[in-house]
Amino acid sequence: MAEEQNGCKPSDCAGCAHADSCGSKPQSLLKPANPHSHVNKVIAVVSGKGGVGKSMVTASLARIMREQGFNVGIMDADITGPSIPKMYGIHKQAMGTEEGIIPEEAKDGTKIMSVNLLLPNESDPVIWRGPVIANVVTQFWTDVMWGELDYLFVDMPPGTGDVPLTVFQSLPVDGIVIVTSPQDLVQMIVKKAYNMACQMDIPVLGIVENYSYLVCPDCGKKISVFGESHVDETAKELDIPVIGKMPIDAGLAEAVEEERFYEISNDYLTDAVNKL
Ligand SMILES: Nc1ncnc2c1ncn2[C@@H]1O[C@H](COP(=O)(O)OP(=O)(O)OP(=O)(O)O)[C@@H](O)[C@H]1O
Repeated sequence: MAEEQNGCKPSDCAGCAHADSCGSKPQSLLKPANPHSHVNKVIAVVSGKGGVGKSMVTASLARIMREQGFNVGIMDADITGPSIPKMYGIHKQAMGTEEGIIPEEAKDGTKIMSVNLLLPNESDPVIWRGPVIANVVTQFWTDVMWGELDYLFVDMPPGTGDVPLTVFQSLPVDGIVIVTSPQDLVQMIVKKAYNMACQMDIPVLGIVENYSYLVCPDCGKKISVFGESHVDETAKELDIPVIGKMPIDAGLAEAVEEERFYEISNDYLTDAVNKL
C-alpha cells in the first residue's frame, strides 16, 4: 500500500529530514527548463484524433497572441507529423551553442522548435520508437533556449500516447485546449483527451471546434458540412467552456499552403485567446 511504503505515511513527510529523498513521497517528474528560458505560461493543444486542425488552432492562437503584443513560442511536439515550420515558411536547420538550441524565429517573431529543424533533410521520416520520441520532446523543453516568452504553445501529436504523457509529466503545463470537429466519433474521443488531462491534474481551459461550418460565398448561409455539432452538449457534460468555433475558411488553408501563416489574422479565435 502506497501510504505504508518505507514504514511511514505521506502525512508523516511534513517536518521529516528525509522527505525529499524518501520513496514513500510521490516524486515529481517535472524537468527543468533551459536556464535561458523564462516561460510564463505553457498551453498544450491536444486532440483525441488526427486531422481535426490541431496545428491550425495552435498557430492561430499563437498568431492572435502575437498580434496582441505577447512574446510567443510554438513547440511542435508532433514529431512524426510536424507541420508548424512549413506553415511559417521555415526550412532552415536550427543552430545551437554549448548552452542550448536556438529556436527559429518566424517573420512575425514567433519562436518555433520542431524536429524538422533538426533533421538534415526535412523530408526524412522520423522512424523512432515512442520513448525516443518522448525524449526529444523533453529536450525541446530542457535544451531549447526559449528566452522570455509570455506563452509557449505545444502542438501535441493526436491521441493519448507516449508523447502527451511525457509532456504532461515533464513540462509545467498550465492548461490544455482540446480541438475537435463536429463528427460524433470525434466527440467521443474528446472525452478521452479530457479524462487524460484530469488524471494528470492539468486544467482543461476549453474546447475549440474546427470545421464547424462553411459560409456559402454566394448567399452567406452557414452550411454544417459535417452535420450538426454536438460540441455544446459534450462541453456541458464535461463542464468545460467552448471557447471558439472555426469555420472551414479557404483563406486560412491558402495561408498554410503558401507558407505565410505569419500574416494571417484569425478573428474566429480572438475570444478564445482572451480566456487563456
Ligand atoms: N478551419 C480551417 N479552414 C481551412 N482549412 C483548414 C482549417 N483547419 C485546418 N485546415 C487545413 O486542414 C489540414 C489539416 O490541418 P492541421 O494540420 O491543423 O490538422 P492536425 O489536426 O494538426 O493534423 P495531425 O493530427 O495530422 O497533426 C491543413 O492543411 C490545414 O491547413
